[in-house]
Amino acid sequence: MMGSLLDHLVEITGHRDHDLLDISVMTALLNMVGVAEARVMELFQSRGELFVRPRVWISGGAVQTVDEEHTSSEQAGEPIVSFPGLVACIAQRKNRLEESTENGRHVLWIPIWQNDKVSTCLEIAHTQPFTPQMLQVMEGILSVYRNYQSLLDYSERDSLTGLLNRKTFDEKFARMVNAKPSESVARDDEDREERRHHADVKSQWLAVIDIDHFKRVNDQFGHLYGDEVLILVANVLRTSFRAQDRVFRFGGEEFVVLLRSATLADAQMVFERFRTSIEQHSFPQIGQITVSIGFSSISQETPVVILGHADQALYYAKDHGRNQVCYYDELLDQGLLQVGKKAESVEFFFDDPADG
Ligand SMILES: Nc1nc2c(ncn2[C@@H]2O[C@H](COP(=O)(O)OP(=O)(O)OP(=O)(O)O)[C@@H](O)[C@H]2O)c(=O)[nH]1
Repeated sequence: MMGSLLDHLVEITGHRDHDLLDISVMTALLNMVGVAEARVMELFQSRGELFVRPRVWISGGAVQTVDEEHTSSEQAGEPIVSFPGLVACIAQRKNRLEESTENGRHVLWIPIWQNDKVSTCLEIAHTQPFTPQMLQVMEGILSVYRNYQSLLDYSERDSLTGLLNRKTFDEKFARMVNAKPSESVARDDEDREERRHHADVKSQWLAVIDIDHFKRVNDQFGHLYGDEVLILVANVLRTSFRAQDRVFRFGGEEFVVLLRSATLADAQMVFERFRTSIEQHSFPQIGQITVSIGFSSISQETPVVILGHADQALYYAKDHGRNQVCYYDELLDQGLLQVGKKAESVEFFFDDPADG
């Protein structure tokens, strides 16, 4: 028992990735406590409402994990109100709450508190009431999990806005681009031509968002106000996109959004909606600010090329009046941009094969 516990602890603490950490915790619960069903759930806000979605779960004696590229609508999230036990547990600021369901199952809700916030919780179900010994072993496993969770969050997020940081973007984006091509992604230029004529084809999009004349905010009001604007813009970003999308602070006053599974029209609509939300937001003391957005489709090109496309579109938007959304392919079609002209302002941290 002790040897096995230590093996699991070594396994849990060996990971630098949320998914792998979740998987090893689920495996430890399965093997050490013998729970039949358990899920690691993520809490997130989307368009002002709180949702819950499973990240990793035990089913049929095996650990399963969500396939981010092919998320079903159920995996994409359910409103938190569908889980009254969890809502009660969080409202009462408890570390765990046990409820028995109508069909005789016993469900344990375990929010992972970080300071006074919860972004992850566990749902553990059993056919019998949980014994004190089970609870004790689970508590041991979960203390290690809690500590590692906060260490990981610290390394993945930007400390000012709480958004995912540049390092996390580089990792996630490279993984997304290198993933097996899904049917919605064009495979070569011919497909790409084809896709342009099918406006309803779902694809992935990358947008680079930059606050206009941000230097003036700092110069006129000071850095503290500048920081406040960054935090407020990050909050608007958080509530403007869907659960399966990802928002990053890229550095300075630049943000990046990965939009999953959307048609070109959807992508245009959501980026435009975000631009308008910022334009209409009243920033304390400062008043109005605007953002420029450049976006491109996530094709089979390398990450550095895709990012370069979005960046070229962003700089086109900046050069042509700011406060607007520009789409790389459209600028290309209209002859307003040329292929291969690299935007000079972006630093690439990826390996560019073209550079040898
Ligand atoms: N307050 C604050 N300012 C930052 C931070 N990071 C970068 N900046 C500032 O952001 C400003 C960026 O300015 P520029 O890149 O010249 O661009 P801009 O003034 O936004 O103008 P355009 O992008 O051309 O519309 C600089 O003044 C930086 O000092 C930060 O974390 N906090």
